[in-house]
Amino acid sequence: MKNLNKLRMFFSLSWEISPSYIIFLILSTLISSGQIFINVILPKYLIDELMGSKDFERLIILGSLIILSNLLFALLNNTMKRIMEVKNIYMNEMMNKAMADKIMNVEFSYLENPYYLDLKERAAFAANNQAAMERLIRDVASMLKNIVTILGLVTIMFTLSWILIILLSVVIIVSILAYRLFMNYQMNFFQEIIPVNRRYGYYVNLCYDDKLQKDIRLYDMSDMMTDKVTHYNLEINEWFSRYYKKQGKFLGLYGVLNDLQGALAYGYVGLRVITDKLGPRIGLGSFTMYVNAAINFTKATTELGNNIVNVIQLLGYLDPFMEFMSLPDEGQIGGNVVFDGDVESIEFKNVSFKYPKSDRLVLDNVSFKINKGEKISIVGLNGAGKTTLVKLICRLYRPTEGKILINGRDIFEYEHESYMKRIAAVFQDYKLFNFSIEENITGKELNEDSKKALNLIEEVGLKDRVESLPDGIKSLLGKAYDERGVELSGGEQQKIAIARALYKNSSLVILDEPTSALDPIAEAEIYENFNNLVGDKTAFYISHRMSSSVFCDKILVIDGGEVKDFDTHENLMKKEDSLYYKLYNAQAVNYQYN
Ligand SMILES: Nc1ncnc2c1ncn2[C@@H]1O[C@H](COP(=O)(O)OP(=O)(O)OP(=O)(O)O)[C@@H](O)[C@H]1O
Repeated sequence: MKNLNKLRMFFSLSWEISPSYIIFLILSTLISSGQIFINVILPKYLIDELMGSKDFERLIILGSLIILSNLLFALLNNTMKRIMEVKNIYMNEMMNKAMADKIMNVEFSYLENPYYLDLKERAAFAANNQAAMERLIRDVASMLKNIVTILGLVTIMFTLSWILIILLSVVIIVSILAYRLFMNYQMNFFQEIIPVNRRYGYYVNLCYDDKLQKDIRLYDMSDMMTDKVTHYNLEINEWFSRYYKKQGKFLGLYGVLNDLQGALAYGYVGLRVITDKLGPRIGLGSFTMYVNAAINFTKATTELGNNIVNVIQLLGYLDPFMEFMSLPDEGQIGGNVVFDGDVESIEFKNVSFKYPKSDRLVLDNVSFKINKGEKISIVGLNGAGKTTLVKLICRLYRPTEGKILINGRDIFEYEHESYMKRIAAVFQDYKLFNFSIEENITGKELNEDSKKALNLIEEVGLKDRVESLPDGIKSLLGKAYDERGVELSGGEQQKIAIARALYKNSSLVILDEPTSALDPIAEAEIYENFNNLVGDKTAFYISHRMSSSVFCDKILVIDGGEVKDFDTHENLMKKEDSLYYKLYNAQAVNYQYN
């Protein structure tokens, strides 16, 4: 039942993606069964006619019927095969797209949880490396075809005797059991080899990655890399050599059992032609029909058994995929309250937080409140919990305890899309894409507001640089897929990331180390301009450059996950034993001449 449920879920996903695919699948199944029947039944009449009255006209009609029906079925089968080949590729791509959509929409916390990260890897592995989806669909189609074929052939064979059906069934069952044993071995093999493959893939990708080549050269790591690749390559080869030995033995046994089925069919039906000891004697026409029926029955039954084993095995492969696809989307979490208007206030009420699968409190009973338009600097030592705090505001995680209120309401009561529209953030590990500068800033291919993007480019101090590019704001970032793409410096990229955050029509801006790559002049300009840039938006600003705090209304000092202070720069500088005072002076001292 569990497998049936999985199968149902898989096919409803397939139906959602392409109903015509399922319809064509059933049609192609019926057509290939049809051809088998024609070739089992019609030759009997032709041979009976040849052995009996030899009526020329009837012989011509029967012969033509066999040829024409085969031509027609061959045409239909080939057409269907071509259609299904194209559709299979489409389905595979769409399943991959479904997975990509899921990754982009799933509740974010899953993507930093080791269990779900592994699940994602296994799901992608099953989908891509084993072609499991395509094989599952093909096997289910083949299952349908074989069921229809077997039902028809059993009806024909029953008119001769049930003994042959029993004899064949016994050998078939042995074949299926052997097949199942081998498939189990194969499934375990491919599961066990995943970690080895993953490590091998990791090192191969390191060798390919152009971004790592500087470090590899500078630290003379190429020998170590190739040694690792060779090591895992040899390990994989050993695994596969064991696998192919087992496969050879299995294929040998399988071949013998297949021949035995043929021998039984010819032997039993042949005996019925030459003797009446097992039942009434039959003619040559019937001999052809029954042998054909028995051989096709054997083929269809063995195939059906194999299909069932394959489907069960493939459902096992696809388990991670199904599990991943059924995780809740971000859009599904949160309430229905549409976030209208601006952020008027943000309040942390006794918020504590542990990362998934961790027992350590990263934030401990954090409480503070800020109002609309305030610029807040968050400072603290490495690992204090600053980024975690702003991730919670972005709803990337739920607090373990306590609540975050915006405009007096728990942030999880807001409907997801309208909430996310109100927030813009530049994280330390922000990413730009190989799109145009404009697309990176606006996040859209069409209907972007170019004027606004250009204004922001000017405000973050990138106007001259962008104007000097051959395609201006339309220039592609990076050369990944276009030679005309431009490579920007780290600081220039950071400015684009800031422009992207400011382009968004949000009323809360979060900047986590946004100036770490900027030169001192650019940094000073951003600070001076900061209030201009951010305007009347509420802003959180995380930086280890203490001078940035001076421009903020208040400073939130975090130490070991706790709020140590929450006050203005002036007031905090009066507390000489405070962490803030120490941090500020530790840096200020380096800027004093003599
Ligand atoms: N995804 C995660 N899973 C588990 N622990 C995490 C995760 N992200 C961060 N941590 C841990 O939480 C703690 C706080 O990290 P956080 O990034 O919030 O610190 P931070 O104050 O921003 O540090 P920094 O100044 O170095 O950027 C750290 O000890 C870190 O190891």
